Amino acid sequence: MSTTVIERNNAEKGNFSQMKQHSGEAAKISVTDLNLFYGEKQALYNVSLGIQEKKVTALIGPSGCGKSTFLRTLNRMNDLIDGVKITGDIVVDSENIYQSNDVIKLRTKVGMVFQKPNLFPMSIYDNVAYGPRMQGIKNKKELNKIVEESLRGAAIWDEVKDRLKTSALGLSGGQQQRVCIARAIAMKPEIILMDEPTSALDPISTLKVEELITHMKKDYTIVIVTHNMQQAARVSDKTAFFLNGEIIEYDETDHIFSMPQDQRTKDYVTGRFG
Ligand SMILES: Nc1ncnc2c1ncn2[C@@H]1O[C@H](COP(=O)(O)OP(=O)(O)OP(=O)(O)O)[C@@H](O)[C@H]1O
Repeated sequence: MSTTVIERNNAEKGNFSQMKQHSGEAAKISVTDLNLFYGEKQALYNVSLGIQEKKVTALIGPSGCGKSTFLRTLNRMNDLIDGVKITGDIVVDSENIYQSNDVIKLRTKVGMVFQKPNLFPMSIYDNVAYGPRMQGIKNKKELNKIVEESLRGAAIWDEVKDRLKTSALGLSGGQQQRVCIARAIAMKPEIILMDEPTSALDPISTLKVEELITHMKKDYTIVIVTHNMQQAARVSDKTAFFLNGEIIEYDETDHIFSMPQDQRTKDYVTGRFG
């Protein structure tokens, strides 16, 4: 298995940092020289990394460093914001996503779970069936199967199977977040983006969602933004450390936490700033 080491000259800060990419393993998503501007303001600088299939990749870094912005580039959610300009390439399974016009297809393949549960004011069943129905699936049996499989996949079936027709908004925050994950799964995505999915949850619900993420990686490629270092260490295989819109270091999670190569990574993961 070959390992490519990309060295980047960080001229602005007058230093040199190394970013490892394990190119021998399958990259589901390849990002090359990605820059993103909100109007005049640049939020991402020459971001390059390969995200591996059926692994969990954590994005960490202090507030405002560009983690969510980067995450949203992976399913073109930033397209919805006025004045955004993006340069560089993002290739998902050999397709350059910014050269394709089929954003709906992309968002079916690359699902998303947000910071706060954002269920619709409708029943649990209808929330999960919403996407498949929009895709044209009308057959009741088929929908029942998708709803059950998705709720099982999100480890919430047993808790809701007797109340599928009741309002999803009557569930606890932690249950709602798992129904959001079920709603994402119902679209049969290959990649799931999670933007601080447990930040609004209590410790027990957080643990459940973390267990779920660990379980889900056998079927999905997961990219998660988190402010919680323990969470990144617990759930992820690879970790990218962002600072001021750049990737400072990207490596196996164990390495990032136990032997970071860059002093700034070390300072961040040991809690010296952030
Ligand atoms: N819609 C927007 N318009 C203009 N600037 C934005 C917009 N969204 C984010 N930014 C700016 O881009 C930079 C990166 O923001 P982003 O939300 O990606 O950071 P983050 O690392 O996810 O932060 P946090 O951890 O606080 O969520 C920040 O300076 C932010 O103010």
